[in-house]
Amino acid sequence: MDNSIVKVSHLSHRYSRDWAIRDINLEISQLGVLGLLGSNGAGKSTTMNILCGVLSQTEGTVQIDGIDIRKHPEEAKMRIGFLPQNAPLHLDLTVGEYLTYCAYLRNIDRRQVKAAVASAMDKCGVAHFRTRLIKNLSGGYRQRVGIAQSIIHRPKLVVLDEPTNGLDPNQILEVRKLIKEIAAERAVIFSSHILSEVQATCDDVRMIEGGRMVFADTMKAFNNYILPNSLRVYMHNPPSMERMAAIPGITSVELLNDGGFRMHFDTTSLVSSTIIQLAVDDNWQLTEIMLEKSSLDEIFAQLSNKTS
Ligand SMILES: Nc1ncnc2c1ncn2[C@@H]1O[C@H](COP(=O)(O)OP(=O)(O)OP(=O)(O)O)[C@@H](O)[C@H]1O
Repeated sequence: MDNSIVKVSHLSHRYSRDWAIRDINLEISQLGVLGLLGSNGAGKSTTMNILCGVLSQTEGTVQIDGIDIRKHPEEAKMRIGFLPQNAPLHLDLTVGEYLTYCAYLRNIDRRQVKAAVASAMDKCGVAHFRTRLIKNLSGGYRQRVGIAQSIIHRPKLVVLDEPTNGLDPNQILEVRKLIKEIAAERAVIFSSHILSEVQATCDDVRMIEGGRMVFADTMKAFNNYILPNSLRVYMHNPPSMERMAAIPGITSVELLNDGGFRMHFDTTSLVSSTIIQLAVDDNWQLTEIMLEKSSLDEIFAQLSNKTS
């Protein structure tokens, strides 16, 4: 039996002539946080809007808990909570009033509204602000209220669009913690264009670039994939480029504008200790050696090339 919480198959969408997303496949059948990573314009919002039933796809299918969102939108949407990038808050309502309003919008039985509001407020740590106007809350607490509205109807899937954007470092840590707590009971999809945000929060990662899925695996596999594979090396008495290129594990060497060298290595070898040892033995007068981290743009480029 298919027990997927979300199943997206061959999803493609075009707004006009060009495809915004093409052949996106995604399946979630367990709790936890899945990160949707991609640069601006990659296709994250298009994918999430289709997933939440806000946009109707050109091709492909989306099933939420086995229900086709196009054929049975109301039933499918009952199982989804959504926090868009700009949280749909009513600033002149109190936290309690706003969440009560959301509970009614979500068609929660009148007799259960009070309990549903209390439970969402407790879960998101905003119960003590029940009577405070939303406009008088800090950014972090507003975001908590936004998350509370997304879980008020106890959905199986929660979709959060860049939920930590614009928060200060402490608020980011608190919201990340809350997201992980929420994900203990339901599947969460979390989109971001910030790699470290996804690394800190997600169990699995899907990367979209140019409308195509370029990576789909666990966060651990992703972190292994993006291990550095180049070193920057500075020496007062460098050997020839040929000598450097002949170091076991080094695949190529470039001369940098600042007089240093970039040495590419195959990721399996422990080449830095070899370089240090050779520098001592042959008096290269090593002054600096550092691993270069790939930027997100470079990772996107690497992954895109790999899949094209
Ligand atoms: N309403 C629209 N009409 C036409 N083109 C659109 C529309 N919305 C998005 N696009 C295009 O579709 C592509 C994917 O955009 P989308 O908003 O899904 O990307 P994104 O990854 O969410 O980016 P961002 O982080 O900037 O929101 C882009 O080329 C964008 O210009």
